[in-house]
Amino acid sequence: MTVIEVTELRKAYHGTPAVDGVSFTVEQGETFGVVGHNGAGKTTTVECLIGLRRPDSGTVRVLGMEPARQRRALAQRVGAQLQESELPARLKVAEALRLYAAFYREPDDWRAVLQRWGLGPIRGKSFGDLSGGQKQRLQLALALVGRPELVVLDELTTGLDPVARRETWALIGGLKAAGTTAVLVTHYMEEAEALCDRVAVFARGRIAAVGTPRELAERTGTGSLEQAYLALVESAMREEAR
Ligand SMILES: Nc1ncnc2c1ncn2[C@@H]1O[C@H](COP(=O)(O)OP(=O)(O)OP(=O)(O)O)[C@@H](O)[C@H]1O
Repeated sequence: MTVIEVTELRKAYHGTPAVDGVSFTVEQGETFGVVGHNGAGKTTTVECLIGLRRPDSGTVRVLGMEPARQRRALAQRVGAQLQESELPARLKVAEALRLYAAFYREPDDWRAVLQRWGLGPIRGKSFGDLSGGQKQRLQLALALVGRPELVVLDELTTGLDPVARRETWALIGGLKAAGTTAVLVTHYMEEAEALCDRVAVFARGRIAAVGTPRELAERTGTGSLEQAYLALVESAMREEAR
């Protein structure tokens, strides 16, 4: 089953294209990576997937719905962790999880989520007093407490220490084993290689290439996703300079 279908998506800010004709599909159970240089259009694209932004043109279908029109219905089935999302400073970790769980029709047991994500020891801490990594971890737990069919994770492990990053990878691996579809925006090629079935390389508002990490390495005649990424982005930049 196709969970995400994006066709010729375009979105401009004040007349400048941020996403300029992007098409891709994501199948159920896939972990789909979105990588690309700063300003390549990744966040704008994922914001269109969850209905936070309305496309200028093109179509976006997520779980058979049109996100810009059916944002509320979609929110019951999609969990999202976005860059720099904030919570009220005084809200405590356990309260946040309980509150989010109440929003969903069939949530996970929020106490179990608290333990699974290693938040037990800081359950009584206020959001405003958490470290960057702790905030990140809480945001992830909040994205998952509704037992979503699809999770959209923008810069999942940015700011996490190496141990926390590996732990997060293991938890994402667990999601995959449970059949949850995931879209993962990341700047870490090692992370995309470890977690993603397929990766889309964004450059200048378009997709320069999409495929498994191995396919991308083969297609570019390089030995790794990181080298493939550099080759693809450099070539897109060279075209722009022409
Ligand atoms: N709200 C906005 N208003 C105006 N321009 C915006 C807005 N949001 C994004 N842009 C511009 O659109 C382009 C794409 O931004 P976007 O955030 O989608 O890129 P990104 O690939 O997620 O980048 P990064 O890796 O830096 O997070 C950039 O040039 C950015 O400056």
